[in-house]
Amino acid sequence: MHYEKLSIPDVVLLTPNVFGDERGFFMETFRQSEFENHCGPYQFVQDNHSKSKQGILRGLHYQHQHPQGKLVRVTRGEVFDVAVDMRQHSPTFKQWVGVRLSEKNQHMLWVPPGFAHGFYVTGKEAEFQYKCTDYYAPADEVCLRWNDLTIGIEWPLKDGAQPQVSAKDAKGLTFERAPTF
Ligand SMILES: Cc1cn([C@H]2C[C@H](O)[C@@H](COP(=O)(O)OP(=O)(O)O[C@H]3O[C@H](C)C(=O)[C@H](O)[C@H]3O)O2)c(=O)[nH]c1=O
Repeated sequence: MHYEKLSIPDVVLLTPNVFGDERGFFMETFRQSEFENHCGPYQFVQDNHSKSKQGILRGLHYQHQHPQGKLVRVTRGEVFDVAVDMRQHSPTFKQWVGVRLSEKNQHMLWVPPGFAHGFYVTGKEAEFQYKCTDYYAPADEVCLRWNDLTIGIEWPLKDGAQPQVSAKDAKGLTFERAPTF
């Protein structure tokens, strides 16, 4: 597995070693010891799996009192995945980083606790699977507006069209109103 710190150094891109043969492929997708060395002493307690159609945008979400670290990957299709630093004492506070995760590149992204997270489906569809360092706490969830002007995420929207978001995400908070860490 290759680990690469991105422009927000606590956000790490993981690239697994893929072993292909005439049957298909094999890859290790997680090793606790390696992960701790490169990303920190985190343990995962919940796995999630969602499927989304092209043009869907999920997020930006985070839990405030029970923040979740997320190790995310795409097992079918492609997404543009974004993490926003919501930690007010961080040198990269308010900054965002985005990467394309796909079935093809097999990339994974470590999004630490303290970040808002979301993704936009750039392929025909996307199956999104991820590990979380804390349990789902719906009452604790915060939704940051995907197109907040302060953060200014440059989503690769298809033909500049508006993404399809849930009713909840359409009512996301502006950055000024969103709680920070
Ligand atoms: C997140 C979650 C949801 N649910 C239930 C609640 C709803 O009945 C249904 C859909 O939930 P929601 O619309 O919040 O799902 P997403 O929009 O994919 O939310 C996720 O999207 C962004 C990208 C994230 O980073 C978070 O992991 C998460 O907030 O699943 C659960 O039962 N457990 C869970 O952990």
